[in-house]
Order: sequence, then C-alpha cells, then structure tokens
Amino acid sequence: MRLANLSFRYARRAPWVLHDVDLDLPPGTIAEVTGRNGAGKSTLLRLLAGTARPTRGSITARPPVVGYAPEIFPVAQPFTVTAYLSHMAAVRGIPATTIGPWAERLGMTSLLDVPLGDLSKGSAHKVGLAQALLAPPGLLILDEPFSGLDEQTRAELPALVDEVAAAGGIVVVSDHQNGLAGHPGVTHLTLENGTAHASGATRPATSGQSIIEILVDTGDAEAVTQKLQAEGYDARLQGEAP
Ligand SMILES: Nc1ncnc2c1ncn2[C@@H]1O[C@H](COP(=O)(O)OP(=O)(O)OP(=O)(O)O)[C@@H](O)[C@H]1O
Repeated sequence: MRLANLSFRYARRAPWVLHDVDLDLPPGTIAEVTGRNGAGKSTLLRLLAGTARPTRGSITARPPVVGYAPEIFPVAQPFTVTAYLSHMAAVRGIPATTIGPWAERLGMTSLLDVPLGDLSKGSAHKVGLAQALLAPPGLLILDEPFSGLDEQTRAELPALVDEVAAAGGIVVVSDHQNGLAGHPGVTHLTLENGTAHASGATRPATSGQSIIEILVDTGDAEAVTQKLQAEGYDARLQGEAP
C-alpha cells in the first residue's frame, strides 16, 4: 500500500492537517503512529481506512479487506452485540460462527446478549475490535486499541497484531498508551507538523546476520536506503561505486 503526496484538510479554507505524506506500507508491516494531540493520527487512520478521502494525492494498493476499529465505537445503535456482529459478518460475507471464537479471545462472551447502548466504554471498545477482526483483514487499523481495555485483553493484542502481519496483512496502530513498546518488528511513524517520519522497525532477533551489497543509481540511493530502514533493516548509505 502506498501513500503519495497525500494532503488533507477538513474544509476548503481550513488548515492542512496532513501535507505531502509519502509512505510505503509493504505487506506484513506493523506501523505504530504517534504524535501530539491533534497531530492528525486519527485523520491519517481514517484516510488509510478509506472513510475519508485525500484532499490531494493518492492512496494506492489498499488491500481489499479492511478492518478498522475507530477510537470511539458508536454504541448508539439498536442492536445487541450478537445482532450487530452477525450483521457485520453478513456484510462481509462470512458465517456468524466466526463471532464465538473472537468473543472468547477478547473476553466478551458474557456481553453477547447486551444491547450496544448498555455497554461500558471498555466493552464497547472490544466490540469495535471484534468487528474489525471478524474477516481476516489485509489491512487492520486500530485507533488507540489499548485504551480502556482490561489487562487480559491488552495482553492479547500484540499477538493478534503479529498474526495479521504474519499472514501478510498491514497493521497500523495509533497508540498513546505505548502498548506496543518494545514489540519487535514495529515501524514507528511520527506525525509532526502535518508530515510523517518513519523510523526503522526493530526486527526480531535472528540466529545470524549477513551483509549484502546493493548497487543502485546514485539518484535512487537515498530513497532505497530509507525504504530498507523503514522495513527494519540496518541499511547504511555508502560512497559512490568505483
Ligand atoms: N471532523 C473534523 N472536522 C474538522 N476538524 C477536525 C475534525 N476531526 C479532526 N479535526 C482537526 O484535525 C486535526 C487533527 O485531528 P486528529 O483527531 O486527527 O488528531 P489526533 O492526532 O488523532 O489527536 P488525539 O491525539 O487528540 O486523538 C485537529 O486540529 C482537529 O481539530
């Protein structure tokens, strides 16, 4: 998935929230978006999910199945949890039998018959997570997923993120709570003054390391180095080839 010169503002004369963001998110990426309050994290996530459209620039190669758990799950809907999730499963063309295992894993089996409007904040958050995960997502977007979650479900999230990435999915998480701190393989995207700075993922420890040499055109060298760094490789730009 690629973001090219992506800029966004909420209204014609409103200030730009994001400008000229360029990002490559290859399959298997786990990206954690950080930035100050109001930096544009939720806005970027909505753009990635496709619920908002870029004012300028483009997003290409978005995977077809997108799971998006917004920061606040909209509980003002006249359904029980089961009725809501069954409806979401039907929309996604998958059987309602997928609900049980997710309810179990997210510690919400006791909530299945509860009307959405009666859920606590943390419980509503779990329903938001469940609907995003029902169909295996090629792109999973989690806006502040650790917020308000009980310890048991918090502990489950990193493994869940890894599973989606291991299956080739892209995971983008905004995370004030540092729930993925120290998690291997995470690319850090910092939003500052409307632009995104990527810094390398820490790849999981391996049994050994090798040095490879890559010969590229001088004009491409910087970009290729940054791309490898963003994927977590220890890539360094060296002098021109003889
Ligand atoms: N629906 C909207 N209409 C107009 N402006 C908005 C809207 N949503 C967000 N904004 C503005 O866009 C900017 C970025 O907001 P956004 O919610 O994306 O930031 P954030 O980094 O997620 O913040 P936080 O850490 O507080 O959740 C802010 O200045 C905000 O006021």
